Parts: sequence; C-alpha cells; structure tokens
Amino acid sequence: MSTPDPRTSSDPLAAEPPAGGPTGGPAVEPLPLLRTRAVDVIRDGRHLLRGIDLAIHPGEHWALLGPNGAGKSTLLALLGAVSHPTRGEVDVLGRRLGRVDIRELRAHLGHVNPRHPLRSPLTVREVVLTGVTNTIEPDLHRKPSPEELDRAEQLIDTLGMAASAESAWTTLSQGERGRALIARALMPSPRLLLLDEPATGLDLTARELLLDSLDLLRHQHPELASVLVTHHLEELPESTTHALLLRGGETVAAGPVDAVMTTGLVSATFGHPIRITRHEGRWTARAAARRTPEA
Ligand SMILES: Nc1ncnc2c1ncn2[C@@H]1O[C@H](COP(=O)(O)OP(=O)(O)OP(=O)(O)O)[C@@H](O)[C@H]1O
Repeated sequence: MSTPDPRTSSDPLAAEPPAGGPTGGPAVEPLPLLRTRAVDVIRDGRHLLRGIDLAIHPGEHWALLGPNGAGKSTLLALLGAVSHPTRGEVDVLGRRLGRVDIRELRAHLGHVNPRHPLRSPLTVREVVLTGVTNTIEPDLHRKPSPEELDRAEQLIDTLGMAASAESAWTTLSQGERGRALIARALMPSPRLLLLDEPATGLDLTARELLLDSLDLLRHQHPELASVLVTHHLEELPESTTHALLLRGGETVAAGPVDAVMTTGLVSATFGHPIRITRHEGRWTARAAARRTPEA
C-alpha cells in the first residue's frame, strides 16, 4: 500500500492537515478526526448509548459531561477505538470501526488512562519515552533516537515536569503522574488526545497545574483535538471549545461550549437545578437555591 502525500491527502491519519486557504487553493472544511452517526451501544440487553451523533475537528477541545452512569466512558471507549458500536457508524481518523484493524488506529490516538498499571520505579523521562512504543515497560531492545529524547524533554517541560524528569514513578503524586501520562500519550504526535477524568483526586494546586498544562499544550499544538471526560465543570480548561452533555446514554446537547454549557441544559443533564457561571474563561456550578431559608 502506498503512503499518501500528507501535503495533498485528505486522510486524517496523514501527519499534516490538507493544504487550504490563501496559498493552497480554496479553504476546505477539514475532515473530522472523529465522527459518530446514530450510534447505539447495547450490552447485556441494556441501552448504554442511543442515537449519538458527533463530529470532532482538528483544533476542537470537547468536554464530555454527564452524571454517573450517563455513558461517558462507554462513548470514550468508542472514540478511542477500544470497543465497537452495536448500531451506527464510528469513524476514527477517517477509518470506519469494524472495517479496520483497531490496533493500527489506536497507535494514532493519545489515550490517557489514569489507572496506568506501571509498578516499576522508572523515571518520568523513561515513562514518557514508553509512549513511543505504547508499552508499559521500556522496550530494552530499542534505544530512543535523539529526536525522541528531544521531544520527550519538550513535552516534559510543557507539562510542567522538568524538575521531576529524573524522579521515580513510584514516588510521584497522582497529579504528577497525570501530567507525565499526558506527555507520554503525546510522544507519537497523535492528532487526537482522549482524557478520562484527568483531574479526579487531584488537590487544588495539582488540578490547576494540570489545566494550565492543557491550555499551554493546546496553544502550542493548534491542530490537536481532544476529548476530556469529567463530572465537574470546575475541571474544564479555559481552552475548552465544545461540549457534549450526556444523560441516560442520550445527548442532551452538543456544540460550541457557550451554547451548551448553560444553566438550563446542565440542570437538565444532571436532573437538578444548577446555576452555571463562567468567569475569566473558567466555569463554576452551584446548586440553585430552591427556597429561601426562613428568617
Ligand atoms: N458491559 C456492560 N454491561 C451492562 N452494563 C454496562 C456495561 N458497561 C457499563 N454498563 C453500564 O452502563 C452505564 C454507563 O456506564 P459508563 O461507565 O459509560 O458511565 P459513565 O458516564 O462513565 O459513569 P461514571 O461517571 O460513573 O464513570 C452504567 O449504568 C454502567 O453500569
């Protein structure tokens, strides 16, 4: 099979987006990196997802929000080519799930699993370098190239881990591990980064460092797209562009973040009156007062 020319190909697996605009002919709407159409997931006779339609383009940063059991992890598993839909279509990087080797697809996705099963005392740098081979332990038969070492250093710096590059994994805090895992997931230059509740269990400083790092990363890599799953609006980086609200396996709303993250739609999603405010780019959610306390 011949390799498509990344300068002319519209293949989202290609390293660069197709040319367009003033120097490359008429601007073309980039192909979505992820697309789902009328997706249902049924397991053990239960509808876990129903009628999910979604398109995620380069440069978009989606929040996937919903209460416990809404189907967020089930949807992320489809987007990460980890599982297949029961009905409907899922295109990941232009490839239809069910028609391609999903292991090949996964190599182009940065999937951050907060339950990374590493037990040995590798350093942060060594853990980040395992992203090249997407293995838990280093491949002892393979020496990292100077370019890979440089990239690891840059990512460690972007994720705010330069001072801990030599620290052993086993001694890291949960927040430090989270940031190291994002750097690891970015080693193969994925077009898409999937983050499953990256801020869960972090203290305030660790959460803010993580969110700052994500903002910086998105600024430095404008073509990257991402999907971040959370229950908490406070855990969303300022650079979030879009949101999908899920309840009971169905979409409540999906689209640009300011149109979706509203008091009415978030309240409907969580089944509770919740007041949303956005201040200096970040969101807060508070239960709306249902009655005035008696004097
Ligand atoms: N293999 C399965 N068979 C049957 N039910 C399942 C299966 N996997 C998940 N579920 C159920 O599907 C529903 C959605 O689960 P999912 O983990 O996707 O939700 P979630 O939004 O990620 O929840 P949480 O916020 O609690 O992590 C849950 O009720 C869960 O119990």
